[in-house]
Amino acid sequence: MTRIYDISQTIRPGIPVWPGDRSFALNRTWNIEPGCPVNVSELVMSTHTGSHADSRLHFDEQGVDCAATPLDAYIGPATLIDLSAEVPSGGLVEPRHLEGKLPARVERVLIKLFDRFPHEGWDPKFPAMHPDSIQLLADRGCKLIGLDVPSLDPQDSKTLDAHFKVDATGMAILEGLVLDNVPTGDYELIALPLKIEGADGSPVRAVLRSIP
Ligand SMILES: N[C@@H](CC(=O)c1ccccc1NC=O)C(=O)O
Ligand SMILES: [Zn+2]
Ligand SMILES: [Zn+2]
Repeated sequence: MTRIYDISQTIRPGIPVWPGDRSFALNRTWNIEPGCPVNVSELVMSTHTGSHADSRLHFDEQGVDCAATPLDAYIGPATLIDLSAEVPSGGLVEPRHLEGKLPARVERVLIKLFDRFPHEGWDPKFPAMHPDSIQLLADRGCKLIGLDVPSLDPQDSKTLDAHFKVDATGMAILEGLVLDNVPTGDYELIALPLKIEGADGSPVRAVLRSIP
């Protein structure tokens, strides 16, 4: 039997967001009451809330938005590896961390970096990716990288070296995935960004389906 692992954060009031970014709110526009048969709400949120995809527009003014982002990278075989014991807080994933854990060819890689996902707070020292590791993934045929941490680059990065390396190699990006409670190994990933014109990122409902 196939099993579905939900690897999405629950989007909710108080969900941790990038320091200074808009906090999440769900506001009722209409309530069920005499004369009104429905509840309807508006969403207020950053495009980088929770488990999300970055479009190229996030770090390249000429890059495509979410509506124009090709979807093939976001559906298909994915390998989950766990580097949470290898890469320290504030550290970078280096090629030596990946070499022993990766198959020779890999289409999509999900990397667990948090020991336990910080659902209730923001960890400013989250580990991130060395750009050479992005190149190594690209050399092995990788078209999507997914992380549990909120960004490929460290929080204080002004140069976004890993993001730009991803751009140069044509990879897709998922961030803020919840990779606790999923065994390492091979799955089918499904995590589609919403078709929002002008959006530099989009929340996704990310799932891993076990391979029968
Ligand atoms: N690079 C991060 C997000 C990011 O950098 C960010 C997100 C929201 C508000 C400000 C941000 N960066 C500011 O320098 C990401 O890829 O999601
Ligand atoms: Zn992002
Ligand atoms: Zn990013």
